Amino acid sequence: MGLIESIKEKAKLQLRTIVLPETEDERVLKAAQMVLEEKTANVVLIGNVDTIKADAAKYGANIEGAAIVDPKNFDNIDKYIDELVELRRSKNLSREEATEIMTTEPRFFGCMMVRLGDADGLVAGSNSPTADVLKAAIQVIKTAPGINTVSSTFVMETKDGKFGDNGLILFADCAVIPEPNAEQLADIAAATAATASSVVGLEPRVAMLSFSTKGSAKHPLVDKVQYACEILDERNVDFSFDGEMQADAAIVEAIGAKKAPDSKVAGKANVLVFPDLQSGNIGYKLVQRFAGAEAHGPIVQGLNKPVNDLSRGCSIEDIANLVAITATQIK
Ligand SMILES: CC(C)(COP(=O)(O)OP(=O)(O)OC[C@H]1O[C@@H](n2cnc3c(N)ncnc32)[C@H](O)[C@@H]1OP(=O)(O)O)[C@@H](O)C(=O)NCCC(=O)NCCS
Ligand SMILES: CC(=O)OP(=O)(O)O
Repeated sequence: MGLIESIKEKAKLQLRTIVLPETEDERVLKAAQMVLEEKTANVVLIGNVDTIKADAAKYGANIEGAAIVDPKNFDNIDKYIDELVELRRSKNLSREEATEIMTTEPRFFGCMMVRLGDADGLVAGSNSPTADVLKAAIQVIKTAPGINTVSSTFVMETKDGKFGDNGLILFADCAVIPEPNAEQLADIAAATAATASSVVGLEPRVAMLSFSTKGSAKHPLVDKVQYACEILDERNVDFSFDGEMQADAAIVEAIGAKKAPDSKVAGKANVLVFPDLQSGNIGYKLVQRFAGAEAHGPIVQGLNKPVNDLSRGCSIEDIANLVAITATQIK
């Protein structure tokens, strides 16, 4: 059974409730139909009931069985507004501003449903930039206890099975932190190792990527990755990691053996931590497009409850897959 099939089997058993706020997007309504047919989750669609039903009919999407919640006609809206005012008290958010956000910004409303337990998770981003989804998630859901850093990972499913574990390899961070410092890089490594194990079922071997392998180049950017490795060492983490290393040393056995002969990770990494968002985001898109790899995600890590983002270039299937992944992240 492939990765997504096994995640869907798990999701079916749990039957969680997932919010899809971007109902103006044809792909979202068609993905809702797919999720309902596959029975991987209950679906909540946010927006005006008549508009959603008319759009679904226009696009030929059967959304029977989905709950539709209209923030402009919602019994508990005062509770949601009060909660947002409280959450943003330090930013002096007024009740009027909170009302405007809750009734006009479905991603914020959907995150509040998740925060207050009216739904289990949320998937958005097919029709909005990642930053808009993340801001709603970070402001409303917040980080999990003891976690400082929200980050993300893509599970890359490459075609020929040569890299990672039978072709499965996680890339991080490709969506959240533009210029992570060394502490944040260490946090990204730890969060992605946890995702590799809990969502994908891999025993993580984490490579901290750079343009240098074990001191082959000298530069402050290399120092940062080395420092991140020292932090992981100090934290005494319970997963294998090594760095700094170049991408070829991380994933090609012969090159890993040549450039980092004593490494337990070089040549067989199944988690790649990129040094910044430029390299991470560009890297995953190149592998996706040049190598025809499936890119599942970005799976957001570090939030108190699961909210996952999509690339705006996503397919209907990508949305349905991420709904299943989100459902299985719920504790
Ligand atoms: C993630 C992102 C939206 C956060 O931006 P921001 O302006 O800091 O967001 P907010 O002001 O809403 O942040 C709310 C709070 O969360 C904190 N925060 C921001 N990013 C965080 C992170 N990664 N982890 C934990 N907390 C974070 C902020 O410091 C802020 O704290 P405060 O309320 O105590 O001041 C921003 O870093 C971003 O745009 N990232 C790139 C997204 C992107 O374009 N990706 C490329 C395509 S996938
Ligand atoms: C993750 C990502 O790159 O998202 P988008 O393509 O929507 O910017």
